[in-house]
Amino acid sequence: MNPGKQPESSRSPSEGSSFPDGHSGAPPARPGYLTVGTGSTSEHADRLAALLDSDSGYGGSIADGESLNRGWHHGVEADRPTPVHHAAAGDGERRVMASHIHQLYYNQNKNSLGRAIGSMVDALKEFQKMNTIWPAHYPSVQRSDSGPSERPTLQHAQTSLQHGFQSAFSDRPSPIRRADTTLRDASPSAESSSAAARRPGAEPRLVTPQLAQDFSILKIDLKMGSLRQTELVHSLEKSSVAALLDGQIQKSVQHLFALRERIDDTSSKVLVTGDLNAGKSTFCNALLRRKVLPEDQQPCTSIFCEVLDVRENGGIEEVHAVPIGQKYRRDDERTYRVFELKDLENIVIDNEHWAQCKIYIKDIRSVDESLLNNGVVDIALIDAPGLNKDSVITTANFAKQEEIDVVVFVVSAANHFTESAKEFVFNAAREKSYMFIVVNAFDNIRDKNRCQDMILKQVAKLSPATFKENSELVHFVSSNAIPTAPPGHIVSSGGSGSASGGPPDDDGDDGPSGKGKEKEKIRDFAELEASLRRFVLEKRAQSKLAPAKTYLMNLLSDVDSLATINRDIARSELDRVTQELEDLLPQLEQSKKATDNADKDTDQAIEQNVSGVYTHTRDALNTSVTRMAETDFGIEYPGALSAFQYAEDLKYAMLQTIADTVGACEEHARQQTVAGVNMIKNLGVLHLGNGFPDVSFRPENMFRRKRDMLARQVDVEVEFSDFFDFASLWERQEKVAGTGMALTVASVVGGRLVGGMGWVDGALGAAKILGSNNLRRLIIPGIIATVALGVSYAITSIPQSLPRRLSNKLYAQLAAIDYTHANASRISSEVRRALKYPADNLRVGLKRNIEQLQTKKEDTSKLRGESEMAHKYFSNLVQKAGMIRSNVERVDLEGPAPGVAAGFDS
Ligand SMILES: Nc1nc2c(ncn2[C@@H]2O[C@H](COP(=O)(O)OP(=O)(O)OP(=O)(O)O)[C@@H](O)[C@H]2O)c(=O)[nH]1
Repeated sequence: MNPGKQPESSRSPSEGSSFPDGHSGAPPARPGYLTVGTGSTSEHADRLAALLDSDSGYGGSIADGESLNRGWHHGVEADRPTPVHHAAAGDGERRVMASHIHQLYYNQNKNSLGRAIGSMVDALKEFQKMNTIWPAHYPSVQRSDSGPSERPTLQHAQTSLQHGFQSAFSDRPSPIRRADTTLRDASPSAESSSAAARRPGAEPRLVTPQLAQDFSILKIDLKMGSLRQTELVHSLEKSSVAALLDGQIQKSVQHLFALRERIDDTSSKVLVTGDLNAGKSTFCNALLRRKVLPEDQQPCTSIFCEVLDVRENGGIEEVHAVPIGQKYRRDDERTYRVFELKDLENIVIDNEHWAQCKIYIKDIRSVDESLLNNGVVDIALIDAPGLNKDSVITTANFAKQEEIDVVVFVVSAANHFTESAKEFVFNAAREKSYMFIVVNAFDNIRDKNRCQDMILKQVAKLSPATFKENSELVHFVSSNAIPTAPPGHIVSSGGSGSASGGPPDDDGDDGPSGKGKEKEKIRDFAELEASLRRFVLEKRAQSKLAPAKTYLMNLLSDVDSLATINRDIARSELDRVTQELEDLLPQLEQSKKATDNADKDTDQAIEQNVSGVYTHTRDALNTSVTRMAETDFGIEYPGALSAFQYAEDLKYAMLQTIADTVGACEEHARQQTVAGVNMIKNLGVLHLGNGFPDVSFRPENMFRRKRDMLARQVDVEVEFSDFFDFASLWERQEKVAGTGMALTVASVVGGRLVGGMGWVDGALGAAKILGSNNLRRLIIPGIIATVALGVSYAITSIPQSLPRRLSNKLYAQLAAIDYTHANASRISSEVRRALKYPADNLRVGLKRNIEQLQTKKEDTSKLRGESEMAHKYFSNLVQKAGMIRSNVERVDLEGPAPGVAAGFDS
C-alpha cells in the first residue's frame, strides 16, 4: 500500500485507468504519451520505436528535419542490451514498457541534443574562423558606475544540477530574443575590419549597449583593472574584442563537449541521505536485496559509501576505501585500498582514515528489477552518513554535485523530520524541486494515518513540488521487511520473504494476517522501487539533458543576436562600400583623364614658354647687335690722340649693351618662368586641390653663373684699321668733292670705288690723264694736299667709322660663336629646367593621386568582398541558429509528472 495517494489533486490521472487491458478508467488528463498495453509492444511504443528507428542517431551534422529520416545510430542501440524480462505480465510488464518508453524518449531527446551540440560546435568553429577574417562586432556592456551590485548579472547556463533542474523546469530559457538590429546605434560605429584597421584610433567593434544585457554565454567581461567601462570600450582594439570573443567561443565549445560527454554518460547516481539511524543502510540493502552495508541500532555510517555494479570493477566484488584527501580513480590503485566486503563494517565507521568507499557488488536480479543493473542506466547508490548539525552542510554540498541525479531522503516514521532533516530537505528542494522521500520503519507506527498526515504536512512545507506528486515521491515503507541475503550471499530474483535473513516479524504474528501484513510491506516496497526507477530515469533525462538544452538555448540566443547584428552591420557596410566603389570608379576615370590632360597642358605650356623665351632672346640679341653701329653710347670722342681709348670705351659699351640685352632677356625669361610656374601651380590646384605641394619658386636664382660669359667669349681687339672706314670714306667723299680738286679729279679719274688704297690709285689714274709734266708739277703738292685732306678727313670721321667697324667686327665675332642662338638656347633651357620642377611635382602628384584612388578602389573592392562574405556568412548563421533552435525547442524534457508515463499512479 502506498498511503501517500491523497490529496486528490496530486493524484495521477492515469491512476487505475490507463490500461487498455480491461482496467477501467477515464482518459488521462495530463498529456500522457503512454498507453501501455498488456501485449508485447503497445501501439504507442511501436510508433515511438519506429520514430526512433528512423532517427539518424547522435552526432549527425545537420540538425534539421531531414535528420529524422536517417538511420538508427549504433550508439543508441549500444546504449543498453535488450533487457531480459522476467515479469510475465501485468504490472511487471507495464513497468518494463514504461522503462522502454522512457528510454526511447530519452534516446530521442539525447540524439536531438547531441546533433544540436554537434551542429553548434561546427557553427562555433566556423564563427571562430570568421572572427579572424572579419572580427565580429560585439555589443558593449553598459554598466552602471555605481558599483558591481548594479551590474547586469551573468546568467550562467552551466550544467550544474541545481541550475539544470531549475532552468529546465521553472526558468525555461526565454525564447530567443531577436537582437535590436535597428542600425541606429549600430551603424554609426559599424565599420569593416580593414576599414577599422586602417582608421587611426578607430573605435573597437562594440555596439548597442542594450544588447549586451541579453548575452549569457558569449558575454565578454570587459571589466579590467581600474578602467571604467566607457574608457575600456575605447581603449580596446577591435582585435582585442575579437580575441576575447574567440576565448568565449572556445570556452563554449569546450563546454559543449563536456555536455555531450555528460549526455552520453549512461550512469546515474542516487544519493541516499537522512537522519541518523533512519534506516538508510537498511533501505539500501533492501534495494540491493543483500545485506551489504552495515546496519546498526546506533549510528555507524560515517563516510559516503557508494555501491556500484560489479561489472564496473571487472566483475570482482570488493571494497575500495579512499583515504582522506585522495581523489579516487579506479584504474589507479594508489588512490585507494582494496578490502573484502566483510571488512566494510570497520571501514564505514572509520572516518579518521577514509573519506569514502566504493563497494562493487553483484546484483543478479533481473534487469527489470535490479536497480544497479537495470538495462537502462547504470545506477550507483550512495549511502551517506546520517545528518546532524555537523554533517548537514557536507551532505548538502555532496548532493549538489553534478553527477548526483537523484536525492533519496530517508526519514524515520517515528521521528518525523528533525531540524537537520528540515534544513537539508528545504535547501535541497530549492535546488532540485522534486525529492524522493522514504518514510522508513513504518512498521513501528501504530496510527499510520496520523503519521502519514503529519509527515505529508511537513513535506508540503519543505518541498511543495514533491508534496504535489507525493503518491510517486513519498513512500511509507519498512525496509527491514525486505528479504536480504547476508553478506556474501545472494537472494534469488523475485523472492519475497523467502530469502535467508528474511524480514523480522515485527508483531510476531505468524498467522494469515501477519503474512498479509508482510506481503503488504513487500508490495509497498516494490511500489517504491518502481517509482524510484521511474524517478531516476526521468530525473536522469532532466539532470543530464536539461543542462544541455538550457545551455544550447542560451548559446543559440547569443549566437542569434551576434549573428543578426553582424549580418545587419555587414549589410550596411556592404551598401556603404558599394556606394563608395560606385563613386570611386568615375573619380578614377576622371583622374586618369585629368592626368593625361594636365600632362599635355603642362608640356604644351612649357614648350610655348620655352620657345617664346628663345625667340624673344634671339630677336632681342639680333636687334641689339645689328643696331650697335647706330646706337649712341653717349661716349664723347676725345680726339685723335685718345682714339684708342675711345675705341676701347666704345667696344666695352657695345659689349655692355649686348650684356644688358642678355640680362633683359634673362629678366624676361624669369617673368615668363614665373608665369609658367603659376600656370602649373594652377593646374596642380585644379587637379589635386590641397594635395598639390606649394612649391616656392625663386626666379632670382635663375641665370646666376652666366653673367661674365660675354666678356670671356667675345674678345675684340681694336686695330688701327678699325679707325678708318675707307668704304665709308669713299661714300662720303661725294659730300666733300667740291672742296678739293684732287678729290674731284680722283673721283672723276678713279671712276671706281675701292677700299683701302683706292684714293691713291685714283690719284695715279689722274696723273695719267693730265700728262706727266703737268702732273709732275701738280703731283707733289697735290699728293700732299690729298693726303693731308684724306688724313684729315679720316681722322675727323673716326667717330663715325669706328662704331661701324667695331660693330661689324663684333657682329662677325658673335656670329662666329653663334652667340645669339647659344644665349637664346641657354636662357630657354634654364626656363625649361625651372619649369621642370613644378611640372614634375604636378606629374608625381597626379600619378600619386591615381595610385591612391587605385589603392582605395582595391581596398574598397576587397572590403566589399569581405562585407559580402560576412553578410552571407552571418545570414547563414542566423538561419542555422534558427534551425538548431527549433530542433532543440522540440526536445521536451518536461514530459509528464513523475510516474505518469508509466501509468502507475496507483
Ligand atoms: N522496525 C524497523 N527497524 C528498522 C527499519 N529499518 C531499519 N531499522 C533498524 O534501524 C536501525 C538503524 O538502521 P541503519 O540502517 O543502520 O540506519 P542508518 O540510517 O543507516 O544509520 P546511520 O547511517 O548509521 O546513521 C537498525 O537497527 C535497523 O535494523 C524498519 O523499517 N523497521
